[in-house]
Amino acid sequence: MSKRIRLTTAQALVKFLNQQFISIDGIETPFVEGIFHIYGHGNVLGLGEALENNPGHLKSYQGKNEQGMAHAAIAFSKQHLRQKIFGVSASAGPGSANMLTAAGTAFANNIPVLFLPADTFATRQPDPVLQQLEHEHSTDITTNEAFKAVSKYWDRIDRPEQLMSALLRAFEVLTNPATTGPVTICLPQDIEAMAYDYPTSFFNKRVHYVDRKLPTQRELDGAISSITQSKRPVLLVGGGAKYSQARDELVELSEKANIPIVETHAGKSTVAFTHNNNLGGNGILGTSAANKAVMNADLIIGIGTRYSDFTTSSKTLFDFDNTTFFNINVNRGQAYKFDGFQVVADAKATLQLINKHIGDYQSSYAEEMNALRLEWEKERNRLAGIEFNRDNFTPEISEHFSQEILNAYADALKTELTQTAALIKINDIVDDDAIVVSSAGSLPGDMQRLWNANVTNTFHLEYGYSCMGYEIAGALGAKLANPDKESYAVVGDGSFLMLHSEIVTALQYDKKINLLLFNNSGFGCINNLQMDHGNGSTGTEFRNLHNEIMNIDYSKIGEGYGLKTYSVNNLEDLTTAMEDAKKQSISTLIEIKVLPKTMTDGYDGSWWNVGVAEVSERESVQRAYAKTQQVRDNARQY
Ligand SMILES: Cc1ncc(C[n+]2csc(CCOP(=O)(O)OP(=O)(O)O)c2C)c(N)n1
Ligand SMILES: O=C1C[C@@H](O)[C@H](O)[C@@H](O)C1=O
Ligand SMILES: [Mg+2]
Repeated sequence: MSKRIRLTTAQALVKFLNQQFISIDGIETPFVEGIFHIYGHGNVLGLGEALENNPGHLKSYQGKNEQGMAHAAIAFSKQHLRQKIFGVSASAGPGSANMLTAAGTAFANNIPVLFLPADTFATRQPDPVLQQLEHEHSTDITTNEAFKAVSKYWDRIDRPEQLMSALLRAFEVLTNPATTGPVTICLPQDIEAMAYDYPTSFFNKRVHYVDRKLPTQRELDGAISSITQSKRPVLLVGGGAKYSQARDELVELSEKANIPIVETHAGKSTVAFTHNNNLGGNGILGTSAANKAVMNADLIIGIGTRYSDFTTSSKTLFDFDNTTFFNINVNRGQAYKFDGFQVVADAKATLQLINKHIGDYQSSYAEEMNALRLEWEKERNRLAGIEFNRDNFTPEISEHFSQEILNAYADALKTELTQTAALIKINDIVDDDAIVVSSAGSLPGDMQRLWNANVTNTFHLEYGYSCMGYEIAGALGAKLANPDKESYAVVGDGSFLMLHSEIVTALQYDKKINLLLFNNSGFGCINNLQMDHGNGSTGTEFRNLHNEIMNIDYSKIGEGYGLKTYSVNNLEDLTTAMEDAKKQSISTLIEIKVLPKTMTDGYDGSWWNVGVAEVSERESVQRAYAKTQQVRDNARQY
């Protein structure tokens, strides 16, 4: 009989987590950094006991909101390029349900996180327990069934010995770049605390090897011939390229064959913007330069991209009749997109081989890339210099608010600052190696267009789920991953209101984060979307019952938490605050009061397919519907 050790299920889980390692390019590191937790009766006596008494190398952090702490875990893993994770533990019922949104966020972004929701009694003896749902048709369903929809692997441990097969599957999924994402292991509170004689071999050190999958000869030949037959190829860099750390190979190919680079939200900052061939973010929120290149391409080399609607402008950005696709992706399903030539392999390894075999192929771009970049630079400078005036101001998002309404905002918020000018100024001031985190609202659009990321892996956008409330927790996760760098949350007032409680966690554990809070008193981007499609402005501005624009003092809120705070309404004060914030050792909040409608607008190619009302009493909505329908008719259908 093999040697055994008697442990509770939770103790066995903690012991196992300590023994998981990942090996990439010959470098072996522990895979699990620690556990974020909010204890309740469902986990404090099981997992809580195990972590208190024998945590091993696992670090424990007390979260403040389950969604927030799980967002921090996502950001930590994303910033670590998926090579290190956190587990997140919540109590049964509402605590676990609070993590569902974050599991969706991890899923949409393919980020590994180990979700450990507590569950109701497996023995069902004290049925129904507090926070248990009593279904009429089944006693087998708990809140945690909902995680099935947002997990790459889901399991429930109804007996202690099930833990073994569950964890082996879980860690295969978590460490496999083709399938990685959130994994959920539900832990009924009685089973967490129940003991079992586990074979000691289960706790041996396990190394998960992430070998770089090479393309086959057929794939490589096809890739080379796709490129050499094209005249105007474009390298479309997605998150997969960043996670594969393919920067050097992308630069080499781009330089030697003279191929422009464009980036998705997840791919941005794989190659720094300082590189002359980098034309920036593309798609709905793209730069004029990137979109022009893509629209005129005859080959898109999609590297680690899911081709989301924001990347493809809802399948309208490419000249589908004249453009072919060749996709490098570790995930076969992703490589199939747009009937592309499929290379199911690691991005870095594939690009290395392409570079070796491409010969002296040259695209036909000549000076064009430089011209596109210069044109964009000029446009960006224009956006940096936009100044409000009270007489005849035309904001970037024009024809929505009258001068009178804009003046009312200027009065209520006591500001004349425009969002584009503020964001570009911030870009000028932050350290090149600082990490900027954003996810929802109008800011991801401005970031995708305007933010020049000068150092690899400093641009951290969660734009798979675009989950409001990710930003601040995300800045904490990024700080935990890169403790020596400044970490900034670029967050709208709406997102701030939705979720900011991990501020307290950052203060508690002395992890400095900086919040750049853009206060435009409303759900600005949704207001734009609504008004762009012929509607009024109902429900998206922050106005009270008397229709007065609300002016919330966010810097006071930050002060209450113990942050060093600033409130600014002009570029000079913004500069002073940013410089001062850098000198602080505690976390900071800069409230930046900006006027609505002063974010960037779209450039050619940035159309978004959204559900416009087919019938309406409003003529403006009817017109918007007709216009939408026209573009829809020309969009690629699959
Ligand atoms: C959790 C969540 N709820 C709702 C949405 C839909 N949504 C996207 S942006 C937005 C408003 C964002 O407002 P704010 O953060 O102030 O940014 P702004 O657009 O004003 O810059 C809403 C409601 C979302 N993305 N995430
Ligand atoms: O509905 C949305 C509109 C986008 O502009 C925004 O960035 C995103 O957060 C969203 O959910
Ligand atoms: Mg807002």
